[in-house]
Amino acid sequence: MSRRAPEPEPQAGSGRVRLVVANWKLHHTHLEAIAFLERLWHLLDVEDYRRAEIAICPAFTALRSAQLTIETDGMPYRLGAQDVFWEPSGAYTGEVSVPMLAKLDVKYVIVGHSERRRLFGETDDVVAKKAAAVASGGLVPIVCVGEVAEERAGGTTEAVLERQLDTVLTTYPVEALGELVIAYEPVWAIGSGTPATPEDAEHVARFLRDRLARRASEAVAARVRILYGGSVDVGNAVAFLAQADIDGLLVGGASLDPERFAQLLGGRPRIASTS
Ligand SMILES: O=C[C@H](O)COP(=O)(O)O
Repeated sequence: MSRRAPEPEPQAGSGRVRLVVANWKLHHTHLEAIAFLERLWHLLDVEDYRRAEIAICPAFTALRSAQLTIETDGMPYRLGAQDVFWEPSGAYTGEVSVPMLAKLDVKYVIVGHSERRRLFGETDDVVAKKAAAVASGGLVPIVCVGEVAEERAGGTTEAVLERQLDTVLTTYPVEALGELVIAYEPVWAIGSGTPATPEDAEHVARFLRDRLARRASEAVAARVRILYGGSVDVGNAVAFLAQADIDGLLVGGASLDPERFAQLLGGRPRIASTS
């Protein structure tokens, strides 16, 4: 089915375009990815695409199939990867590089997801290297930051976020700063069914934007998109998107099923009702 979808519109107040990202993690084969995309394309209205840019981040093995499906049907979905290595090529068995992703029309790359940090030992420095490599290669990193439950209980959330963000900013190409996407994902909220409150998430998003203003510039802070992630679902998406400094969502579990994800994107009450 071929039809034309409109470009997503900037939000009235901020001028930033909302971004909703599906992070499939270790789910969906390439065949399942094709079926998902065809179903989502069937479920969403043309008007749904005005409200937000939609990015799908499948496993590496599904990127090529997703690219062809999106291209063949003229779907308005952006393609994202869940990780990347910072070197463009070389003797790095098992790794995937930014130029390889670029050839697949990948626009976004998630870096520093808490699962990469916790399960695969990624440090702030590693995350910073990946983010810089993505931006230098002309792609857009979605840099994940967030505190674990103990840090939250100990009152060190802001210090943790500051450290994670500042490390990235230290080596990030200045000319690409405005395109940067930051995802605030409190680690205790991921997959737990207990999201942050929209007010708490907004407080953190504001904190991150203020930090960007101090470390980069007001202009950069006004352009950078800040997403919330952690147990986002149909029932709470609108409340997060209604916050002034939250420009989108990073969705895990609720992005795996096309019906559920479509409802989150366009379901009632619709995202449009927040602006
Ligand atoms: O990248 C997505 C986040 O880790 C959130 O996952 P979740 O929506 O399953 O809580």
